[in-house]
Amino acid sequence: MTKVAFVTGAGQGIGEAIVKRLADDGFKVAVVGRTLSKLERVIEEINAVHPGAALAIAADVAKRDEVFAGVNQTVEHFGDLTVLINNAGVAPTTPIMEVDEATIDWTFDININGVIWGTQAAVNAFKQLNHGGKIINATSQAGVEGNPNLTVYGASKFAIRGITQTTAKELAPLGITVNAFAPGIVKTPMMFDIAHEVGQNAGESDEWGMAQFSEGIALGRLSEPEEVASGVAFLAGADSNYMTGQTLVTDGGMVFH
Ligand SMILES: NC(=O)C1=CN([C@@H]2O[C@H](COP(=O)(O)OP(=O)(O)OC[C@H]3O[C@@H](n4cnc5c(N)ncnc54)[C@H](O)[C@@H]3O)[C@@H](O)[C@H]2O)C=CC1
Ligand SMILES: CC(=O)C(C)=O
Repeated sequence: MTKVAFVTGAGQGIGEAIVKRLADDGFKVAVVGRTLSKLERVIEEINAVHPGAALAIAADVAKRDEVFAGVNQTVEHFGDLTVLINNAGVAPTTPIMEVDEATIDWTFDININGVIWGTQAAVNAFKQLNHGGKIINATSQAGVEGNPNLTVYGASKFAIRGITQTTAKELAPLGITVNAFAPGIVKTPMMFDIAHEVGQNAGESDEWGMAQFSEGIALGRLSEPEEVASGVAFLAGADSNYMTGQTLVTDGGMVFH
């Protein structure tokens, strides 16, 4: 069977590291995001090493039709789909008294609805292709333990663990596994933006902002995107075939349960 993965939010950060790692592992990869120019840079870099392995697909995960169209395009292009990774997300900083409806709607549309549309599109494709598959969702350490000032984001990431558990049980009879990955603090544009905002709000520097998030990491350093991609590669590969409904926490020891 050809290994084909559809990865959202793959134009930078963790998604970019995931598609590069999966291409190295022999996958064909649909590199999905909203901004075609960012996706094209990533696919050029992958195709230079693995000719024809990467395809750029512009889609907004908050829009169900665009996600379904992207998955259909992937199957038409590569002839299969075996793994769908709901990685795209946004992370507003929201002290509780500043939470408003627009921020909740925007965040939930992408972080929660986007995962549901991705899940539906994957199930639809797996059924048409007459085989099971793997669905992998991005949660966060902030979806395992509450983080101050991340009420909206944290709520969306706790929801992802719930969706992962419910869909794992619902989809198991179809031969589909559903798991999640929960990174800690990863050096990506998302985290640099959050650190900047936290620093500004406190009248401090970006470095100070990042240090607030770095505290309490047992391994004493931030995560590289490639370290998250290693965990995702395990979830996408055959070694995790007897695993479903689980969250793989790659947070350097921030959270112990
Ligand atoms: N960076 C970190 O420390 C952590 C990140 N995560 C999660 O990992 C995932 C990836 O995060 P990063 O790579 O750090 O973020 P990032 O912001 O660097 O990259 C995310 C990508 O998703 C894209 N995206 C956002 N909304 C989209 C939409 N509606 N449709 C399609 N694409 C969209 C963005 O344009 C961007 O290219 C997210 O779900 C995030 O919540 C979880 C824990 C920690
Ligand atoms: C962005 C994120 O997931 C954090 C701070 O845990």
